[in-house]
Amino acid sequence: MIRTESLTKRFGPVVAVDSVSLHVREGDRYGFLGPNGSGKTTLVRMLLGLVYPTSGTIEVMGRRMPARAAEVLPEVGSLIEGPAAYPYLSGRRNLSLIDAIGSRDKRSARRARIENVLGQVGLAGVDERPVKAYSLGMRQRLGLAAALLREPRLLILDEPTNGLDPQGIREIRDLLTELNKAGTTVFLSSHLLSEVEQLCTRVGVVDRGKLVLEEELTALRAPTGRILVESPDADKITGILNGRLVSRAGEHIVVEHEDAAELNAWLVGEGMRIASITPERRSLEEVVLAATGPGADRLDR
Ligand SMILES: Nc1ncnc2c1ncn2[C@@H]1O[C@H](COP(=O)(O)OP(=O)(O)OP(=O)(O)O)[C@@H](O)[C@H]1O
Repeated sequence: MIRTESLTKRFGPVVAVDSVSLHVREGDRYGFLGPNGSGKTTLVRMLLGLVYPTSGTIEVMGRRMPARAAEVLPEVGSLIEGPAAYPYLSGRRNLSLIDAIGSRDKRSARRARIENVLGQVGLAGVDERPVKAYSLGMRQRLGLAAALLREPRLLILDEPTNGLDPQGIREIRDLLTELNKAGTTVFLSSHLLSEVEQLCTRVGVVDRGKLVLEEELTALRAPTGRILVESPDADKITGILNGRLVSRAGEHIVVEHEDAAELNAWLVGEGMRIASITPERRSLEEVVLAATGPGADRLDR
């Protein structure tokens, strides 16, 4: 869906995007993760033909950007920092102006489409107040509604949950998951580890303009070969583990073992009571820190 090769953007002496080769496949929910100032917005703008690369290439849906922008952009829904709107008009009116561009549909069909996207982003009941009176979160939702008007195959979103409260973040997450299940590929940038961890299937990590990691989330979070056991019989368990014990804190034990079910059966067979047992997995935070080094503590959880 998106492929860049050695994509680079310099602003004078600043290398904002540094030889990035990333690959977003059809059906992905791709999280482009990096701290503030790491080049995410610049890359998103390049994908949409709003900033010209210094060097390297971009393909969106198999076509070169920005050369084929006129064909590509009608199939892409996008939301970039500070979505633009006419401040003195209502959200509905703004959407209806955007929707009217190039549309030959009847007024009633257009009106239904606008109500539908307003509902999707949680603005169904919005009144006629002008956009200048909207909160940041409402503007963000309106921007997303505009991105959905053409039922795009690909959504490119720059920090889509910026300015939203936890409830709003969850609603947008649910909406993006739903759209993705219905076939839309989602590419979003974020500086929030937890957001990417909860929403995405694939992650690209950018640090100071460079892509330092690109992987499926399930692969990144594969079991580590250790099992976490919680038991009121922790004392007895540590006594019978024979060198397989990694660490212990109170009732919590870490055991070197590949198979939680097998370990559980054995411990129960030995008469141990097990409160919980689960394979250990690295968190995305640990993976990202390992890939980026100390600078990544600038990433927000
Ligand atoms: N038009 C510009 N002129 C000069 N420098 C720029 C320009 N746009 C971005 N930069 C610089 O490029 C670097 C990357 O910026 P960018 O906005 O792409 O990062 P970001 O990861 O999106 O950050 P944020 O999350 O804060 O938006 C920064 O050092 C920024 O100052």
